[in-house]
Parts: sequence; C-alpha cells; structure tokens
Amino acid sequence: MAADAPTKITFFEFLTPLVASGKKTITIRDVSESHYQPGTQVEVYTLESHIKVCDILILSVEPLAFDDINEFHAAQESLPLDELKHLIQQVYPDQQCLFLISFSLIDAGISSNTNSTNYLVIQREFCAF
Ligand SMILES: CC(=O)Nc1ccn([C@H]2C[C@H](O)[C@@H](CO)O2)c(=O)n1
Repeated sequence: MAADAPTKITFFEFLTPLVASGKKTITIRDVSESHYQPGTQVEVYTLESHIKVCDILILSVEPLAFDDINEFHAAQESLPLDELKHLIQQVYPDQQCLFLISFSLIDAGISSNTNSTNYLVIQREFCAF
C-alpha cells in the first residue's frame, strides 16, 4: 500500500446521501484525484462545508474515457446518464481522460462496536444513580 495514498475524498453535498446509503458505488474523477489505492479506507466529506459523512473502502481505480461513460456507470453513480455526463462536463470541461474509482461503504454500525460499548457503559452509570 502506498504511504502517500489520499485518505480523504469530497463529494458535492447533494450527492453525499447516495454515498452514505451505499447506493453510489463509483465516482469518476480526473487525474488529480486518481491516486487512491485499492484496499485503503478513505474518509468522505462534503465539498461545500467539509462535514464528515462516512468512510469508504477503495476497490479499484481504472482509466475511463468520457465517451465510454454508459448506463452501467450511471446506475452505479445512482444518477441518470444525461445528468451524470452533464455534471462531469461541468466539473472537468473538455477532459476525455478520466478515472473510474469503485468503492464500497464501510458500515458505521459494524465498525463502531466501541461506540455501542460506550453507550452501554453510560446506560449502566445512569442505572447506578
Ligand atoms: C473537487 C471535485 O471535483 N469534486 C467532485 C467531483 C465529482 N463529483 C461527483 C459528480 C458525479 O456524481 C461524480 C462524477 O464521477 O462525482 C463530486 O461529487 N465531487
């Protein structure tokens, strides 16, 4: 695993519910955001307000030409294809060479056993009063 792999990614705020619910499982970025490493855990933040949303696991990073973006990608983005292509053209105007980053949601419920334990401890302390 590369030591300098990025550990944070931002999404437009309106897209973050799709990421946090596991409905959005890819993102298409330009070369400047293509250095994520498969197998690494990455924190997701909103672009506009920099609020932490969730954690994701990077599964793969592969080149993708703008002209090759299709319905399958749109389904994984949880967006209509025309909307997805319009959005990408706005963010990366005239860029043909893009990167497809696949990821899976790291379920906070499973990875936060510590929090559950803490909650139970607090409950017991309340009972003691
Ligand atoms: C800084 C930056 O570019 N942020 C981006 C870029 C793209 N997205 C979204 C828009 C589309 O849903 C996909 C494109 O793959 O990713 C974003 O949320 N933030």
